[in-house]
Amino acid sequence: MTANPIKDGEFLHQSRRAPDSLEAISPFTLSNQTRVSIDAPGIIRFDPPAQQHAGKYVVLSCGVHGNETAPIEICDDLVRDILLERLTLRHSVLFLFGNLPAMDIAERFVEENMNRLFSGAHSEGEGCVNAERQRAKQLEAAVSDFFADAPDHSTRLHYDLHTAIRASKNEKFAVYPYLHGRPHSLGQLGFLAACGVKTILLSESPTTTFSYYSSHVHNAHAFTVELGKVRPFGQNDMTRFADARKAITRLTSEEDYAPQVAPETLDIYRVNQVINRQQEAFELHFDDDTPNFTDYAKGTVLASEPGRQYEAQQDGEAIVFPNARVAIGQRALLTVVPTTLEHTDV
Ligand SMILES: O=C(O)CCC(=O)N[C@@H](CCC(=O)O)C(=O)O
Ligand SMILES: [Zn+2]
Repeated sequence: MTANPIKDGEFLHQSRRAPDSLEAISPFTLSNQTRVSIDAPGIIRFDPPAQQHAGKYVVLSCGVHGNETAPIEICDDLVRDILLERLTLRHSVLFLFGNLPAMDIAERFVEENMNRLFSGAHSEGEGCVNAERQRAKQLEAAVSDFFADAPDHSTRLHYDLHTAIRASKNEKFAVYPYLHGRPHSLGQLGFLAACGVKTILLSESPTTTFSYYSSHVHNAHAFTVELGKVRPFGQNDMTRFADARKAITRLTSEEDYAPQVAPETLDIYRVNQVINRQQEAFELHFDDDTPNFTDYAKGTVLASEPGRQYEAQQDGEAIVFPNARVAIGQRALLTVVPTTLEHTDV
Protein backbone atom coordinates (compact mmCIF):
# COMPACT_ATOMS: atom_id res chain seq x y z
CA MET A 1 0.00 0.00 0.00
CA THR A 2 1.37 3.47 -0.92
CA ALA A 3 1.38 5.94 1.96
CA ASN A 4 -1.12 8.78 1.76
CA PRO A 5 0.91 11.58 0.10
CA ILE A 6 -1.58 14.34 0.94
CA LYS A 7 -0.31 15.83 4.17
CA ASP A 8 -3.03 16.15 6.80
CA GLY A 9 -5.67 15.59 4.13
CA GLU A 10 -5.12 19.14 2.82
CA PHE A 11 -5.78 18.41 -0.84
CA LEU A 12 -7.21 21.84 -1.70
CA HIS A 13 -4.37 23.64 0.08
CA GLN A 14 -1.81 21.51 -1.78
CA SER A 15 -3.69 22.09 -5.07
CA ARG A 16 -3.56 25.85 -4.60
CA ARG A 17 -0.14 26.31 -3.01
CA ALA A 18 1.95 23.41 -4.34
CA PRO A 19 0.20 22.15 -7.49
CA ASP A 20 3.43 20.63 -8.87
CA SER A 21 3.62 18.30 -5.86
CA LEU A 22 0.45 16.57 -7.13
CA GLU A 23 1.71 15.84 -10.62
CA ALA A 24 3.52 12.58 -10.05
CA ILE A 25 1.14 11.03 -7.52
CA SER A 26 0.00 7.60 -8.67
CA PRO A 27 -3.33 6.26 -7.43
CA PHE A 28 -3.00 5.04 -3.85
CA THR A 29 -5.14 3.15 -1.36
CA LEU A 30 -6.11 4.24 2.13
CA SER A 31 -5.98 1.71 4.95
CA ASN A 32 -9.79 1.33 4.67
CA GLN A 33 -9.19 0.22 1.04
CA THR A 34 -10.62 3.38 -0.57
CA ARG A 35 -8.71 4.06 -3.77
CA VAL A 36 -7.64 7.66 -4.33
CA SER A 37 -6.77 9.04 -7.79
CA ILE A 38 -5.58 12.58 -8.40
CA ASP A 39 -6.03 13.75 -11.95
CA ALA A 40 -4.79 17.30 -11.59
CA PRO A 41 -4.78 20.06 -8.97
CA GLY A 42 -8.34 20.35 -7.63
CA ILE A 43 -9.50 17.06 -9.18
CA ILE A 44 -9.63 14.03 -6.87
CA ARG A 45 -11.54 10.77 -7.14
CA PHE A 46 -12.37 8.20 -4.49
CA ASP A 47 -13.55 4.64 -5.10
CA PRO A 48 -14.53 2.23 -2.33
CA PRO A 49 -13.41 -1.40 -2.75
CA ALA A 50 -15.62 -3.44 -5.08
CA GLN A 51 -17.20 -5.51 -2.29
CA GLN A 52 -18.36 -2.33 -0.53
CA HIS A 53 -19.36 -0.36 -3.61
CA ALA A 54 -23.10 0.30 -3.51
CA GLY A 55 -23.36 1.53 -7.08
CA LYS A 56 -23.60 5.32 -7.27
CA TYR A 57 -21.20 7.63 -9.11
CA VAL A 58 -21.36 11.08 -7.53
CA VAL A 59 -19.70 14.25 -8.86
CA LEU A 60 -19.45 17.13 -6.38
CA SER A 61 -18.16 20.31 -7.95
CA CYS A 62 -17.56 23.65 -6.28
CA GLY A 63 -15.62 26.83 -6.98
CA VAL A 64 -16.59 26.99 -10.64
CA HIS A 65 -16.95 30.58 -9.49
CA GLY A 66 -13.90 31.35 -7.37
CA ASN A 67 -15.56 33.63 -4.83
CA GLU A 68 -18.38 31.21 -3.92
CA THR A 69 -16.56 29.95 -0.88
CA ALA A 70 -19.06 28.03 1.26
CA PRO A 71 -19.34 25.08 -1.14
CA ILE A 72 -15.54 25.07 -1.49
CA GLU A 73 -15.21 24.86 2.31
CA ILE A 74 -17.79 22.04 2.47
CA CYS A 75 -16.00 19.99 -0.23
CA ASP A 76 -12.58 20.71 1.29
CA ASP A 77 -13.84 19.34 4.63
CA LEU A 78 -15.36 16.25 3.03
CA VAL A 79 -12.16 15.48 1.10
CA ARG A 80 -10.13 15.90 4.29
CA ASP A 81 -12.49 13.60 6.21
CA ILE A 82 -12.20 10.94 3.50
CA LEU A 83 -8.41 11.20 3.28
CA LEU A 84 -8.08 11.02 7.07
CA GLU A 85 -10.53 8.09 7.12
CA ARG A 86 -13.08 9.85 9.27
CA LEU A 87 -15.61 9.22 6.49
CA THR A 88 -15.88 5.89 4.68
CA LEU A 89 -17.53 5.94 1.27
CA ARG A 90 -19.94 3.38 -0.19
CA HIS A 91 -20.02 5.05 -3.62
CA SER A 92 -17.50 6.51 -6.06
CA VAL A 93 -17.11 10.25 -5.64
CA LEU A 94 -15.32 12.75 -7.86
CA PHE A 95 -14.57 16.14 -6.28
CA LEU A 96 -13.87 19.05 -8.60
CA PHE A 97 -12.56 22.36 -7.26
CA GLY A 98 -13.28 24.38 -10.36
CA ASN A 99 -11.49 27.68 -10.70
CA LEU A 100 -8.35 27.67 -8.51
CA PRO A 101 -6.85 30.95 -9.88
CA ALA A 102 -10.15 32.77 -9.29
CA MET A 103 -10.18 31.52 -5.68
CA ASP A 104 -6.73 33.08 -5.23
CA ILE A 105 -8.01 36.51 -6.24
CA ALA A 106 -11.41 36.03 -4.51
CA GLU A 107 -13.29 36.74 -7.75
CA ARG A 108 -16.04 35.02 -9.69
CA PHE A 109 -13.58 34.45 -12.56
CA VAL A 110 -10.27 35.71 -13.93
CA GLU A 111 -11.04 36.27 -17.62
CA GLU A 112 -14.27 34.51 -18.44
CA ASN A 113 -17.25 33.04 -16.60
CA MET A 114 -16.41 29.34 -16.53
CA ASN A 115 -20.03 28.33 -16.10
CA ARG A 116 -20.76 29.46 -19.66
CA LEU A 117 -18.02 27.32 -21.18
CA PHE A 118 -19.30 23.74 -20.97
CA SER A 119 -20.74 21.43 -23.62
CA GLY A 120 -17.84 22.38 -25.84
CA ALA A 121 -18.28 26.17 -25.59
CA HIS A 122 -14.68 26.27 -24.30
CA SER A 123 -13.45 25.48 -27.80
CA GLU A 124 -15.76 27.71 -29.81
CA GLY A 125 -14.91 31.14 -31.24
CA GLU A 126 -11.27 31.88 -30.60
CA GLY A 127 -10.79 28.37 -29.12
CA CYS A 128 -9.33 27.18 -25.86
CA VAL A 129 -7.27 30.34 -25.42
CA ASN A 130 -7.41 31.07 -21.70
CA ALA A 131 -7.09 29.24 -18.41
CA GLU A 132 -10.85 29.12 -17.82
CA ARG A 133 -11.53 27.56 -21.20
CA GLN A 134 -8.76 25.00 -20.66
CA ARG A 135 -10.08 24.19 -17.20
CA ALA A 136 -13.66 23.76 -18.40
CA LYS A 137 -12.38 21.30 -21.01
CA GLN A 138 -10.37 19.46 -18.35
CA LEU A 139 -13.36 19.31 -16.00
CA GLU A 140 -15.56 17.89 -18.77
CA ALA A 141 -12.90 15.24 -19.46
CA ALA A 142 -12.70 14.36 -15.74
CA VAL A 143 -16.48 13.90 -15.61
CA SER A 144 -16.44 11.83 -18.83
CA ASP A 145 -13.69 9.54 -17.52
CA PHE A 146 -15.52 9.12 -14.22
CA PHE A 147 -18.88 8.28 -15.72
CA ALA A 148 -17.22 6.02 -18.30
CA ASP A 149 -16.43 3.70 -15.38
CA ALA A 150 -20.05 3.69 -14.20
CA PRO A 151 -21.74 0.44 -15.27
CA ASP A 152 -24.90 0.82 -17.36
CA HIS A 153 -27.91 1.56 -15.17
CA SER A 154 -25.80 2.72 -12.24
CA THR A 155 -26.91 6.03 -10.73
CA ARG A 156 -24.96 9.04 -12.02
CA LEU A 157 -25.24 12.21 -10.00
CA HIS A 158 -23.70 15.66 -10.29
CA TYR A 159 -24.31 18.47 -7.81
CA ASP A 160 -22.57 21.68 -8.93
CA LEU A 161 -22.49 23.72 -5.73
CA HIS A 162 -22.68 27.52 -5.83
CA THR A 163 -23.70 30.54 -3.78
CA ALA A 164 -25.57 33.50 -5.24
CA ILE A 165 -24.33 37.08 -5.56
CA ARG A 166 -27.49 38.56 -4.01
CA ALA A 167 -29.58 37.79 -1.02
CA SER A 168 -32.57 35.66 -1.89
CA LYS A 169 -36.14 35.45 -0.60
CA ASN A 170 -35.72 31.68 -1.00
CA GLU A 171 -32.22 31.29 0.40
CA LYS A 172 -31.43 27.88 -1.07
CA PHE A 173 -32.53 26.83 -4.52
CA ALA A 174 -31.51 24.62 -7.40
CA VAL A 175 -31.58 24.98 -11.15
CA TYR A 176 -32.87 21.79 -12.78
CA PRO A 177 -31.31 21.75 -16.27
CA TYR A 178 -33.52 21.30 -19.30
CA LEU A 179 -34.23 17.59 -19.70
CA HIS A 180 -35.37 17.44 -23.33
CA GLY A 181 -38.51 15.55 -22.29
CA ARG A 182 -36.94 13.22 -19.70
CA PRO A 183 -38.94 13.13 -16.47
CA HIS A 184 -38.03 15.18 -13.43
CA SER A 185 -36.87 12.96 -10.57
CA LEU A 186 -38.88 13.04 -7.34
CA GLY A 187 -36.09 11.11 -5.65
CA GLN A 188 -33.65 13.88 -6.53
CA LEU A 189 -36.03 16.51 -5.22
CA GLY A 190 -36.14 14.49 -1.98
CA PHE A 191 -32.36 14.61 -1.74
CA LEU A 192 -32.27 18.34 -2.46
CA ALA A 193 -34.95 18.94 0.18
CA ALA A 194 -32.79 17.03 2.67
CA CYS A 195 -30.02 19.51 1.77
CA GLY A 196 -32.42 22.33 2.71
CA VAL A 197 -33.09 23.14 -0.95
CA LYS A 198 -36.85 23.37 -1.40
CA THR A 199 -37.06 25.84 -4.27
CA ILE A 200 -36.49 24.42 -7.74
CA LEU A 201 -36.19 26.31 -11.04
CA LEU A 202 -37.01 24.23 -14.08
CA SER A 203 -34.87 25.37 -16.97
CA GLU A 204 -36.62 25.23 -20.32
CA SER A 205 -33.73 25.44 -22.75
CA PRO A 206 -30.19 24.13 -23.29
CA THR A 207 -27.38 26.13 -21.66
CA THR A 208 -23.61 25.96 -21.45
CA THR A 209 -23.53 25.40 -17.68
CA PHE A 210 -21.71 22.53 -16.00
CA SER A 211 -24.89 20.90 -14.67
CA TYR A 212 -26.57 20.96 -18.09
CA TYR A 213 -23.45 19.31 -19.54
CA SER A 214 -23.60 16.35 -17.12
CA SER A 215 -27.34 16.07 -17.47
CA HIS A 216 -27.42 16.20 -21.24
CA VAL A 217 -24.19 14.48 -22.24
CA HIS A 218 -23.97 11.89 -19.45
CA ASN A 219 -27.62 11.37 -18.62
CA ALA A 220 -26.82 12.19 -15.00
CA HIS A 221 -29.20 13.64 -12.46
CA ALA A 222 -27.47 17.01 -12.36
CA PHE A 223 -28.24 20.34 -10.70
CA THR A 224 -26.78 23.75 -10.08
CA VAL A 225 -27.34 24.10 -6.34
CA GLU A 226 -27.35 27.58 -4.76
CA LEU A 227 -26.70 27.13 -1.06
CA GLY A 228 -26.72 30.74 0.15
CA LYS A 229 -24.98 34.03 -0.50
CA VAL A 230 -21.41 34.71 -1.61
CA ARG A 231 -19.05 35.53 1.29
CA PRO A 232 -15.24 35.60 1.58
CA PHE A 233 -13.35 32.51 2.82
CA GLY A 234 -13.72 32.11 6.56
CA GLN A 235 -16.78 34.37 6.78
CA ASN A 236 -19.46 31.76 6.14
CA ASP A 237 -21.80 30.75 8.93
CA MET A 238 -21.31 27.04 8.37
CA THR A 239 -24.36 26.19 10.50
CA ARG A 240 -26.43 27.36 7.51
CA PHE A 241 -24.91 24.57 5.43
CA ALA A 242 -25.21 21.81 8.04
CA ASP A 243 -28.18 20.09 6.37
CA ALA A 244 -26.46 20.08 2.98
CA ARG A 245 -23.26 18.73 4.42
CA LYS A 246 -25.08 16.03 6.35
CA ALA A 247 -27.17 14.96 3.36
CA ILE A 248 -24.09 14.76 1.12
CA THR A 249 -22.27 12.74 3.80
CA ARG A 250 -25.18 10.31 4.04
CA LEU A 251 -25.54 10.09 0.25
CA THR A 252 -21.92 9.09 -0.20
CA SER A 253 -21.42 6.91 2.89
CA GLU A 254 -24.72 5.02 3.19
CA GLU A 255 -25.73 2.14 0.95
CA ASP A 256 -28.97 3.72 -0.21
CA TYR A 257 -29.80 7.10 1.27
CA ALA A 258 -33.14 8.03 -0.31
CA PRO A 259 -34.93 10.82 1.56
CA GLN A 260 -38.39 11.63 0.27
CA VAL A 261 -40.35 14.83 -0.06
CA ALA A 262 -43.98 15.63 -0.77
CA PRO A 263 -43.88 17.70 -4.00
CA GLU A 264 -46.57 20.06 -2.69
CA THR A 265 -44.13 21.24 0.03
CA LEU A 266 -41.71 22.53 -2.63
CA ASP A 267 -41.70 25.85 -4.46
CA ILE A 268 -41.38 24.96 -8.13
CA TYR A 269 -40.79 27.66 -10.72
CA ARG A 270 -40.23 27.48 -14.41
CA VAL A 271 -37.96 29.87 -16.25
CA ASN A 272 -40.16 32.26 -18.22
CA GLN A 273 -37.61 34.64 -19.75
CA VAL A 274 -33.87 34.41 -20.27
CA ILE A 275 -32.76 38.01 -20.80
CA ASN A 276 -29.33 38.40 -22.34
CA ARG A 277 -27.39 41.64 -22.30
CA GLN A 278 -27.10 42.74 -25.90
CA GLN A 279 -25.64 46.20 -25.54
CA GLU A 280 -23.20 48.12 -23.38
CA ALA A 281 -25.96 50.32 -21.96
CA PHE A 282 -27.97 47.50 -20.37
CA GLU A 283 -29.78 48.55 -17.19
CA LEU A 284 -31.79 46.83 -14.50
CA HIS A 285 -34.83 48.74 -13.28
CA PHE A 286 -34.65 47.73 -9.63
CA ASP A 287 -32.19 48.36 -6.80
CA ASP A 288 -28.90 46.50 -6.54
CA ASP A 289 -29.97 44.98 -3.24
CA THR A 290 -33.28 43.61 -4.56
CA PRO A 291 -33.26 39.93 -3.53
CA ASN A 292 -33.70 37.00 -5.88
CA PHE A 293 -37.36 35.88 -6.15
CA THR A 294 -38.76 39.38 -5.77
CA ASP A 295 -41.86 39.32 -7.95
CA TYR A 296 -43.55 41.98 -10.06
CA ALA A 297 -46.90 42.81 -11.62
CA LYS A 298 -47.46 42.17 -15.32
CA GLY A 299 -46.08 45.04 -17.39
CA THR A 300 -43.42 46.18 -14.88
CA VAL A 301 -40.26 47.13 -16.74
CA LEU A 302 -37.47 44.97 -15.32
CA ALA A 303 -34.56 45.90 -17.58
CA SER A 304 -33.80 47.92 -20.67
CA GLU A 305 -31.17 48.73 -23.25
CA PRO A 306 -31.31 51.15 -26.14
CA GLY A 307 -34.34 50.41 -28.30
CA ARG A 308 -35.58 47.57 -26.12
CA GLN A 309 -37.24 47.00 -22.78
CA TYR A 310 -37.97 43.83 -20.88
CA GLU A 311 -41.18 43.56 -18.86
CA ALA A 312 -42.79 41.09 -16.52
CA GLN A 313 -45.12 39.12 -18.80
CA GLN A 314 -47.31 37.80 -15.98
CA ASP A 315 -48.38 38.89 -12.52
CA GLY A 316 -46.03 37.32 -9.96
CA GLU A 317 -43.09 36.93 -12.35
CA ALA A 318 -39.93 36.96 -10.23
CA ILE A 319 -36.32 37.87 -10.90
CA VAL A 320 -33.35 35.53 -10.42
CA PHE A 321 -29.60 36.11 -10.96
CA PRO A 322 -29.84 39.75 -12.13
CA ASN A 323 -26.45 41.06 -13.19
CA ALA A 324 -26.18 44.02 -15.56
CA ARG A 325 -22.39 43.72 -15.81
CA VAL A 326 -22.16 40.34 -17.54
CA ALA A 327 -20.31 40.14 -20.86
CA ILE A 328 -22.35 41.22 -23.86
CA GLY A 329 -24.37 38.28 -25.15
CA GLN A 330 -24.56 36.60 -21.76
CA ARG A 331 -27.49 36.09 -19.43
CA ALA A 332 -28.20 39.21 -17.37
CA LEU A 333 -31.47 38.11 -15.79
CA LEU A 334 -33.80 35.15 -15.51
CA THR A 335 -37.45 35.54 -14.77
CA VAL A 336 -39.41 32.70 -13.22
CA VAL A 337 -43.07 31.94 -12.59
CA PRO A 338 -44.63 29.39 -10.23
CA THR A 339 -45.51 26.06 -11.78
CA THR A 340 -46.19 22.46 -10.79
CA LEU A 341 -44.33 19.29 -11.67
CA GLU A 342 -45.99 17.29 -14.38
CA HIS A 343 -43.74 14.60 -15.74
CA THR A 344 -41.97 12.95 -12.79
CA ASP A 345 -40.15 9.74 -12.04
CA VAL A 346 -38.97 8.35 -8.69
O1 LIG B 1 -26.11 35.08 -8.14
C1 LIG B 1 -25.83 35.09 -9.32
O2 LIG B 1 -26.15 36.04 -10.07
C2 LIG B 1 -25.12 33.93 -9.97
C3 LIG B 1 -24.99 32.68 -9.11
C4 LIG B 1 -24.50 31.58 -10.04
O3 LIG B 1 -23.34 31.44 -10.24
N1 LIG B 1 -25.46 30.89 -10.67
C5 LIG B 1 -25.18 29.99 -11.74
C6 LIG B 1 -26.45 29.35 -12.22
C7 LIG B 1 -26.21 28.35 -13.32
C8 LIG B 1 -27.46 27.73 -13.90
O4 LIG B 1 -28.30 28.46 -14.41
O5 LIG B 1 -27.59 26.49 -13.84
C9 LIG B 1 -24.52 30.76 -12.87
O6 LIG B 1 -24.93 31.88 -13.15
O7 LIG B 1 -23.60 30.21 -13.47
ZN1 LIG C 1 -21.87 30.43 -9.12
